[in-house]
Amino acid sequence: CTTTSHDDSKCCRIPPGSSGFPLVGETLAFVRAYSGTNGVYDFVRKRHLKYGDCFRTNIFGQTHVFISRTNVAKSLLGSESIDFSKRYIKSIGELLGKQSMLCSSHEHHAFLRRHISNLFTFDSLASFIEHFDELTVQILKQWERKKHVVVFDDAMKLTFRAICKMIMSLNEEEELKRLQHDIFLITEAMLSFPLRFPGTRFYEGLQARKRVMNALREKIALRRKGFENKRDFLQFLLSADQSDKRNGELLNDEQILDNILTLIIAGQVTTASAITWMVKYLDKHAEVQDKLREMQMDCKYKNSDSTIAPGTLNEMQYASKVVKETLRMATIVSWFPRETLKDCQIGEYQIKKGWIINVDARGIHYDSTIYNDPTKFIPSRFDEDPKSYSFLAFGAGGRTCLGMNLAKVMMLVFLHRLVTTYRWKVTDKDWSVEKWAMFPRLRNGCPITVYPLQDT
Ligand code: HEM
Repeated sequence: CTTTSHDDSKCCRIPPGSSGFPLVGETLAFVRAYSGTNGVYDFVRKRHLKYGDCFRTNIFGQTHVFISRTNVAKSLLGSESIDFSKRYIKSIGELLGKQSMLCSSHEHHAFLRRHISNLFTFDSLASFIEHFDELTVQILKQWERKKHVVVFDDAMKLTFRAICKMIMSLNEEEELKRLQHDIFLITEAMLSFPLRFPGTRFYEGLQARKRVMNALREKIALRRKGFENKRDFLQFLLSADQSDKRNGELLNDEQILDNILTLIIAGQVTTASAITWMVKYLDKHAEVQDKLREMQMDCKYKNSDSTIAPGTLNEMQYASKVVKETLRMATIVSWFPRETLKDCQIGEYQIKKGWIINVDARGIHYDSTIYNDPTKFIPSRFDEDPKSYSFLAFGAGGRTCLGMNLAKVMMLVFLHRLVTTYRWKVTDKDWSVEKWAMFPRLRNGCPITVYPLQDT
């Protein structure tokens, strides 16, 4: 048994680790890792090496336990046990909004998730694929002229535009630029100190949130007056709002607004980072890139004038394994925090009410008893399905990533178009990651030079 209510504390001990210095605990080491180019996970990795797959630390006055065991992942995430609740940083909650699904409590979360997941139907995914493919082809065409490209910058533009189009049919260039800049300010503010005076990152983030909310409110007003009628997520949420007033279970405007912002923020940087890592790994592993290109060239959608049909993606099996292996190695969300609501026992350890248990997904993805040669990029390892709870790129259980299929589609379509159009060379081989980033991403954004296939 991995998580049980704790009724006999004598039988077990607390996890190994250090509480650090009085008052500050190990906060300074944590902050140092965040502001370093190895990334914040370095803090966890070092302690994992020292203490093993379950250790305790103290950060910002709070006891944290990091654990990289699949059976614990299963019992904590699998059933979203009522003994644990999702933990989030208060300032992030303020930037995303009280109604954001990412920060909501257990019951409220179930209500929001039920509504929002209705948006991710097969039909909406199918029309998304077509649009994303067109956008990708457009952006890759520009690369031919530019020759030198920073992958992350264009991946951010691509994922942002695709998600905004799907949610609210945004196409207008100026409006997109303004919104992308404001979303950037909000994301930047997420890990800053919550100081609320002009000039601080947090303040600028809050101001940007106000502008985004105002713009979205105007959009809703136009839709309600019937001036705009589109087939997108926003329209769906509003029409459900109109037609189904009887069961009293509808999303109000604040819930719609906060969750539109949440979807953009949860989807843009994560997917853009994953795309960037994919380009980087494939540059390093020419044999994988060559094999992949050969397979994708056989695909009938190798010409940019025929759009990829949804069913075809299922046929891109090796490409799907490249996507999975990228997600395993990059582990964009390194750990999942959950707050313990009562004393309990995890494995052989005693856990106290109020402690934060972090399921260490990256630790699981790099565990050599689960994945052979875990530091090597080997897509064919996914010829067989991974063992239960050993692939956690999108989390698991009741909080599994809602945009999982969307993200996979974006990565697959991008990959297909890239390898059937260009060869590329990464021009700056540095593997440092961005300081203070919410998700691990390459600091240099992965600059490449591209060579059109017809020239090589
Ligand atoms: C490669 C890209 C992505 C990765 C690696 C990723 C990863 C994750 C992970 C690990 C979680 C669960 C966190 C936890 O349990 O604490 C999550 C949640 C979530 N993701 Fe993603 N995500 C990606 C793309 C997207 C996209 C494209 C969208 C939507 C446009 C999205 C929307 C969400 C939402 C709404 C949640 C919260 C779900 C809930 O709490 O019920 N994600 N994501």
